[in-house]
Amino acid sequence: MDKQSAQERAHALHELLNTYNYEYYILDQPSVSDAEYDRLIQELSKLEEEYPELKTPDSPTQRVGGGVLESFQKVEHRTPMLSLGNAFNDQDLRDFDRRVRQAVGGDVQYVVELKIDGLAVSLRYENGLFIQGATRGDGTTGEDITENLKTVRSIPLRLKTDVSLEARGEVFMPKASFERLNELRLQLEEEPFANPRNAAAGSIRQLDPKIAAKRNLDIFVYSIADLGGTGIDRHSEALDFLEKEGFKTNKERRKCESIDEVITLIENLQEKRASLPYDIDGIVIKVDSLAQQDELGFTAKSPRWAVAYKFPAEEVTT
Ligand SMILES: NC(=O)c1cc2c(N)ncc(C(N)=O)c2s1
Repeated sequence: MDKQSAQERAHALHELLNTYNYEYYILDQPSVSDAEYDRLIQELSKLEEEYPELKTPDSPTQRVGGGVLESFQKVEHRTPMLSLGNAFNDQDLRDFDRRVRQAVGGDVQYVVELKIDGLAVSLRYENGLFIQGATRGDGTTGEDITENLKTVRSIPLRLKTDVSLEARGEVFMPKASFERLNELRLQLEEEPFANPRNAAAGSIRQLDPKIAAKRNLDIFVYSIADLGGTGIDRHSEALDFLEKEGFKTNKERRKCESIDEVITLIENLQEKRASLPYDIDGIVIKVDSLAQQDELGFTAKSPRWAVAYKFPAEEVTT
C-alpha cells in the first residue's frame, strides 16, 4: 500500500476504533464483536509498523504504551484537589443547607451524585489530546500516572473537540473485576486485596503499565478544574459538557430544589447501593450555581459549597 492510502486507511481506522471503544467502554453498547475490534487494531498496528509517523499519541494502539517506570514523576496540581467536608445524618445536611443559604441568600439548587469509592485523579487535555494524568497525592502534589491512565479504556485519548481543560474523576475497579482479580491472586497464592478501592489504588500505581492494563479499571469523571471561557455557569451543565466531550460520567445524578428533596433522594440511593456494579461510600451534594459556589468559596481544606454524606461503614463480609 502506498503512503497516501496508508495515511487515509490509518485515519479511518483511528475514527472507527475510537468510536467502537467509546460505544463499548462508555456507552456500554458495543456495535461490533471483540474479534472485529481486535482485527482492526491488528490492521492499524501493521500500518503503524510500516509507517511509524502514523503512530500518533491518540492512536488506539497506544493505550498500553511505555515500558516499566523506575518511579513516578511528581505533578503540581494547578488548582488543589481538595477533600470534602462530611455529613453523617440529616441534621448535618440541614446545617450545611442553612450555612449555604445564609451565605448566598435566595434560592439554592443542589446536584446530588454518588460518591465513588476509588481514587481521585486529574486528567489534563491540550487541544483535545490527553497529555497528563496524576493522582491526588496530598492535594497539592500528586504522581504522574499518565501511562497507566491511558490503559483505562473509558478515558478518552482525544476529546470530541480540540478543547484544553483539566478534568477530575474517580478511578475505580468494578466489583466483578475485583472478585475475579482476588480469585486469581488466591490461585497464585498472592495476598488478596481487601476491597475494590485498595485494588484500584494498587493497580493504578503499578510501575508497569502492562499490569495496570489487565486490571479492568474504570472511571467516572465529575468536575472540570478550570471552566475558563466555556461560558458554563452551573455544575450540572459542566457534567453535561464533560459527557458531550466523550468522558464517562455517572448517570445517577439529580438536581434538587431543596435539602428535603436531597434527603429523600439519599434514602433512595442508599437502597440502590448493594445492587450497583461498583462501590460507593456516600453521596456528594454540591451547590449547582457556579456563581454561588464562588460566593461560598473554600475553608483551608474543603469547598463550602459541597458536602459528602457518608454511609455508615458496611458490615465487613469475611
Ligand atoms: N474529593 C472530592 O472533591 C470528590 C470526591 C468524589 C467522589 N469520590 N465521587 C464522586 C464525586 C462527585 N461526583 O463529585 C466526588 S467529588
